[in-house]
Amino acid sequence: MSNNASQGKIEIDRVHIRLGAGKQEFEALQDVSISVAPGEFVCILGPSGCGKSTLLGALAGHLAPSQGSVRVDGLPVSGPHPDRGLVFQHHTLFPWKKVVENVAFGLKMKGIPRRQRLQQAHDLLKLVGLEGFENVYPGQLSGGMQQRVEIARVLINHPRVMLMDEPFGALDAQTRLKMQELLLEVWARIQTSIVFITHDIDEALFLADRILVMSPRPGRIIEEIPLEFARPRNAELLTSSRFTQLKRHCMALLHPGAHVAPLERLSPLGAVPASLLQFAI
Ligand SMILES: Nc1ncnc2c1ncn2[C@@H]1O[C@H](COP(=O)(O)OP(=O)(O)OP(=O)(O)O)[C@@H](O)[C@H]1O
Repeated sequence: MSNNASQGKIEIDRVHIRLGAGKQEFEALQDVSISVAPGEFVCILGPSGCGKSTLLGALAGHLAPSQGSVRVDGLPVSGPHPDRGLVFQHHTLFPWKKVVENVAFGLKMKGIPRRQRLQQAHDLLKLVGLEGFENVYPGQLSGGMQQRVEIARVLINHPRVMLMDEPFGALDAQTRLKMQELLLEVWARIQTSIVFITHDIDEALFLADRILVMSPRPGRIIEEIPLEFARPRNAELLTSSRFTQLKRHCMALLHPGAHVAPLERLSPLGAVPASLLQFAI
C-alpha cells in the first residue's frame, strides 16, 4: 500500500482560535503558522492545556479558526473528511463488530463491495501486525492491539494526512515504544504526512522529522527543531548523546525560566540539570 507522495501538504496560516463564550471566551491559539510537506512526520510538543488538541481540531475540520486559514493540498479545510484520518488516545472502534469489519467500515461507507473491502482490511491488519485477529471483537484485544486496529481503520481510507492526538498516551512504556516503532514502519510504507500531538519529549524526538514546540496558553509555536536522526530508527536512539542533548533542550523550552542554550552550543551536560529529566511535563 502506498500513498501519492505529492499529497498531504498542510498549510496553517496565521491561525487564531477563540474558545468559550461571553466572559469565559479566551484565545486558545495565537497566530499559529505551520507548513507540513507531503510525507513529513511532524510532532507538536507542548504543555498540558496549551492548545495542541485545538490545533488538531482545526486540521480535522472540527473547529473553525477565528482568523487565518487551514489548507490541505491547497484546499481549505471546511469540515471533517476521511482524507484526514484521526487517531485518538481513546478508542473509537465499534465493540459489536469484529476487528476486520471495524477496519473495513470506511470502505462500506463508500459502497465498496464486501469481498473487496474485507480483503483490504485483511491486508491492513497484516501491515499492523494483527494477522490472525481478524475475527475477534475489540474487547478481546489489549490496548496496544486496539490502537493498531485504529490505525488500520484510518489507513483504509488512504488518507492524505494522519492526525494523531496522543494515540499512545494510555499505553504502558514498553507497549508504547513498540507502537512507536510500528507506526514508523507503517509510515515508511505509506508515506502519508503525519501530525502527531504529544507532551512526551522522548516520543516526539523518536518519531518526528521535525518538532514544533508550543508555548503555554495561548498556544503559539515557539521553536522548530529539525531532527537529523537517521531512519529506520530503533530504541538505541533513545540513549544516544544527541538525543539526550535535544531532550534537555526541549525540557528547558517547556519549563519557562530555565535557561535554553542554543542547540549547537549544548555541551554533553546540557543547559538543564540532569535531575530535571526525570520529571514528566
Ligand atoms: N470547548 C472548549 N471550551 C472552552 N475551553 C476549552 C474547550 N476546549 C478546550 N478548552 C481549553 O482550551 C485550552 C486548550 O485545550 P487543548 O485541549 O487544546 O489543550 P492540549 O494542549 O491539547 O491539552 P492536553 O495536553 O492536556 O490534552 C485548555 O485550557 C482547555 O481547558
